[in-house]
Amino acid sequence: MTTETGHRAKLIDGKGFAAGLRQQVANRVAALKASHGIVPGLAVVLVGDDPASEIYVRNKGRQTLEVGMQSFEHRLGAETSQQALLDLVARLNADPAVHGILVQLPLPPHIESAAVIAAIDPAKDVDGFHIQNAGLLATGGRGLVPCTPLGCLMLLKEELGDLSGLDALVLGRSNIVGKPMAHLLLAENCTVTIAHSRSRNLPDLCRRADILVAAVGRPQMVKGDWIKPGATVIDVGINRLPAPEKGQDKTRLVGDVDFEAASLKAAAITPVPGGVGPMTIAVLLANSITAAERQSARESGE
Ligand SMILES: Nc1nc2c(c(=O)[nH]1)N[C@@H](CN(C=O)c1ccc(C(=O)N[C@@H](CCC(=O)O)C(=O)O)cc1)CN2
Repeated sequence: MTTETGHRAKLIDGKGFAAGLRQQVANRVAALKASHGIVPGLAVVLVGDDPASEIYVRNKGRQTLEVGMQSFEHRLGAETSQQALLDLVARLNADPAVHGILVQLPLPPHIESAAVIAAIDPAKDVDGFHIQNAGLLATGGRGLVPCTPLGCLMLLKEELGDLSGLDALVLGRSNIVGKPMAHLLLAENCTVTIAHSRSRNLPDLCRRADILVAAVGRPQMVKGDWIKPGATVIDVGINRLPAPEKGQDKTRLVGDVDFEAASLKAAAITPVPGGVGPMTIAVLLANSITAAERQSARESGE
């Protein structure tokens, strides 16, 4: 489908960009081994049997090994107590072979995610969710930055170059994506608005945005006529919808943006799948080598 003028947005290739980023990580891993004899290690903890989390954790383990790092996978039953999980985090904090720790979310409902995140050594918090890292991001310090928003920023800078002065709308206010995304865009001198499901005049807010980052978790909520002509659209949503046309019980992935309609207005847009998703794991690997480099520099007094 095209408009009368035949305009269609450029596709932002997150999958391709992520492959390039993983190659850069592999080079940094090799350099750290050569210079300090250190093999960076990433520990990933999965509690329970959520099928999507299972796939993400498996992919994290595989890609960790592919870039030359050590992978430590910890799979715990859904009935694991919060204390048992905190004990494991304490052991990983103390383990010198582990430079990065990630606890896969969501956790089962009886475990308080905030307590678990707070227990992770901020220097090993490669998810960037610890309050110390969140505070550093908010105040312009040098911490570890949440993977998905950092991946979105990388794609935006690759696409647009300097972001100074652009109007950015972040749709969604989660601690994992919306809030850190807003801080990253602010640090790039954008004029940032954070909107959410209770915001009034959402379509009008979106129509003002040169950059629209959609992270609300509602399938195809952002309509085509909400997009400013020529905008850059970053779709963080990963929603699975039934797809009976593909067969019984089959599903398809859609984002938070009506991709077809938005493509007729935007200058550039991330697809789902193949846009932001692959960046999340590539940035996790980048954060892990960054954490290992900083820990090794601190230990050797560099
Ligand atoms: N501790 C964390 N938990 C979760 C995070 C996180 O960053 N840290 N993010 C998400 C899940 N996630 C990684 O953990 C993740 C999501 C999506 C993808 C991805 O590659 N998506 C593909 C489609 C995959 C599919 O077919 O389902 C894409 O969009 O192309 C990677 C990682 C929640 N939990």
